[in-house]
Amino acid sequence: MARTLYQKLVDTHTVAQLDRDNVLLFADLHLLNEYTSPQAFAGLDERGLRALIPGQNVATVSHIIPTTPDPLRIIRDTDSALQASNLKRNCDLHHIPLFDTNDALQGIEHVIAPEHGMIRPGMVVICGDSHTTTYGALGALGFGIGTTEVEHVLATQTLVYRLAKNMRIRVDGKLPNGTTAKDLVLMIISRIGAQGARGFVVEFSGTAIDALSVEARFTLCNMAVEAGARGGLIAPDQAAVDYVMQRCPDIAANPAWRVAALADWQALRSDEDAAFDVDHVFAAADVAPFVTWGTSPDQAIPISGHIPECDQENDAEKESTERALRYTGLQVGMSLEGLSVKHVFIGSCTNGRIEDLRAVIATIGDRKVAAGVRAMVVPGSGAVRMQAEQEGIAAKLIAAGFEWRKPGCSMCLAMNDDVLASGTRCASTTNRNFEGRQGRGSITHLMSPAMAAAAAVTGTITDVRKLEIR
Ligand SMILES: CC(C)[C@H](C(=O)O)[C@@H](O)C(=O)O
Ligand code: SF4
Repeated sequence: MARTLYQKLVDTHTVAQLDRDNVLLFADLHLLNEYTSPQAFAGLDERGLRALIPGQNVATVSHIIPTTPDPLRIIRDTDSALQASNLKRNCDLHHIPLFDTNDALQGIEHVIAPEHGMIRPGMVVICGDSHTTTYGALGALGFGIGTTEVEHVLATQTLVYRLAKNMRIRVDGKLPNGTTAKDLVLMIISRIGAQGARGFVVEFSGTAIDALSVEARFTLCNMAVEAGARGGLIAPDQAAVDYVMQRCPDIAANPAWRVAALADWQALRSDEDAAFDVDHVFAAADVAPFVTWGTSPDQAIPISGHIPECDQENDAEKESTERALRYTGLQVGMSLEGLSVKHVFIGSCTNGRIEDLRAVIATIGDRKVAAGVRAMVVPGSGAVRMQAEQEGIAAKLIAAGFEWRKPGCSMCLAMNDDVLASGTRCASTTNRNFEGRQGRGSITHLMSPAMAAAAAVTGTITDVRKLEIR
């Protein structure tokens, strides 16, 4: 029977079919962070269990780590410090490799795992974090789980997994100048809704997807979860294979392994006549720089657009729109262009990679951060940070007035000291604009790195296409 890429990934990892809707799924890799693992380890301790296959687990400190220049990266908040020291203790006890606070390569899990060659096409990757969907960019099935499930995966390297339905999102054509994968995904989410892919694993395909760099594909699959998807996949092509081979020298250098890997990876695509439960088609030409106006990632409009009237007949939608607008201090009919921002945040597992930082530099040219604006760049990992320093990106950012920080989640969700003051409006390259996400009362506008860079140098939300190149 013809199968989708998703079905193939599930089939190769099914240990047992539990019932019609559930399988026991094997995890090739389980990623852990300090935030969703403590109770899971405590649960194992209570039962006298140890991680079953420690080498197929990797941990990092990401959410609570300070990003200030302090080389020791000392965590002052006692609860957070305890989370980090617990993770260290637990990883030592269970022999799980850890990117600890003082590790030069530490970073956000979804940035470090691919860059170290840990993610390869055909894998199942699980993590107690919703943005694990990122790995679909390499043809790996990644998804987030809760802390009780983390315990189960540690103990058995498997998970009771409810099967998802198949959705295909096809995007053909060429993304217009000044637009990126971030704009594309914001457009898709604004069209299908924050719950539009709920219960589905989405496969992205089409000529516009083929043309995306691997890092741009990470951005796209990372945000699939913001449409409610349980996974986002892209069939691995030559670009994905090259990306992985460059990071897996042991496979690349061993002829037998390389041939076997390439044969496996080539089969990782949906069969011609595979059936999808839902199909969506979008034109790349319709993408413009997108910016969110509300408190849900689907409340996004093109920069040239206006905040839309909601469906007046739908009480729930009316109430949530009114609430969102009250929170963001905006009104129906308003344009976002020219709206002043006091803060700019560039980073996160969505847009904290080297290509994102290159886009920032290309946008700002010789401009400086506008007076009265605080702009912060937080690379997604130590490796990204080092590369940006080698390429001269860091020096340019600092000269332009940006704060150049150490890696971590930082102001994506403000679990460390990088917290916005109430009422502060922020242009942000992150993935969630929920109420209070970047600090109580803070207002988040999601956008691409180039758009955030344009906001930093102008002090207002600006159409990057109108910014003269210099
Ligand atoms: C803290 C963690 C559980 C959470 C997630 O699952 O996504 C966080 O990373 C986020 O982005 O909101
Ligand atoms: S960067 Fe943001 S979205 Fe990504 S894992 Fe950290 S908190 Fe979650």
